[in-house]
Amino acid sequence: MTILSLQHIQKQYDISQQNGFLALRDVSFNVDEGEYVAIMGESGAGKTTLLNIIATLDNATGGEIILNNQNLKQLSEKHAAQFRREHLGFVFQNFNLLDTFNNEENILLPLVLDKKSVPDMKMRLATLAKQLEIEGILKRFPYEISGGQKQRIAAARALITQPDLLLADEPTGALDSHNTERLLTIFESVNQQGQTILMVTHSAKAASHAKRTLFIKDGKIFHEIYRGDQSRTAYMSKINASLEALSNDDEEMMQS
Ligand SMILES: Nc1ncnc2c1ncn2[C@@H]1O[C@H](COP(=O)(O)OP(=O)(O)OP(=O)(O)O)[C@@H](O)[C@H]1O
Repeated sequence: MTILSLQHIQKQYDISQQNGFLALRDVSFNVDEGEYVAIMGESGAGKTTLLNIIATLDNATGGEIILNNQNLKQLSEKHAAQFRREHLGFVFQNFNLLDTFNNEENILLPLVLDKKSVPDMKMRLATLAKQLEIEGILKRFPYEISGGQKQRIAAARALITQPDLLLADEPTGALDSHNTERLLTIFESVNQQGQTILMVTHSAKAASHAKRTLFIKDGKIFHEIYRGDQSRTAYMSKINASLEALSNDDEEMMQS
């Protein structure tokens, strides 16, 4: 079943000005329930713009986007906030944890906002804390833990609402290689349990954990590849070859 559908999405910044900038020209793709999709492209290609539009944090200036049967254009600002809380989870490069709350409170915050029952919250937290190996740091504050631990707390916060779609923007960008591998393993296992994931990344290693990679260039989808039953190493080589072709404008290679 399709969970996210983008049809001819366009984003023009500074639309009222003569020198308005077209960050997204014509982006169309679907994401099915249970998929794990990576989005790659050079700096300035439009990846974050695209993610912000899917996240209902920004509006497209053209095209249609349907998430979980909801046309995002028809959401008022107030309903967009509720829709985000109910349907989306976010993981960012810089964690975005609140230093005034301890780690457990950071994770539970979305459930508190949704007025969920305390036993329900504790049960979900216990399961996630075990899976993400954060049980020992729940009572500490974000400023008392490492970057890798912060990102696992942020992942728990994103997953605790059981979102229809997990959106991640460069989630491994601030992590060392050990913690990158740990987070990617967590993403892969929650995906195997059914979590749909859309992740923007510059890292071929991170993308090689996903099942499909979309390459964006000049505000358009240029190419896409599927992992299929390839090994991660073989798939990563394909991703790197695609990135090289992308930067060399090699359309022939892209079609092969
Ligand atoms: N608020 C804005 N106003 C005007 N132009 C913007 C705005 N935000 C982004 N842009 C431009 O839109 C284009 C796409 O930006 P975006 O941040 O989506 O790229 P990106 O692919 O995520 O880049 P990076 O990998 O460096 O994060 C860039 O040329 C950028 O300068």
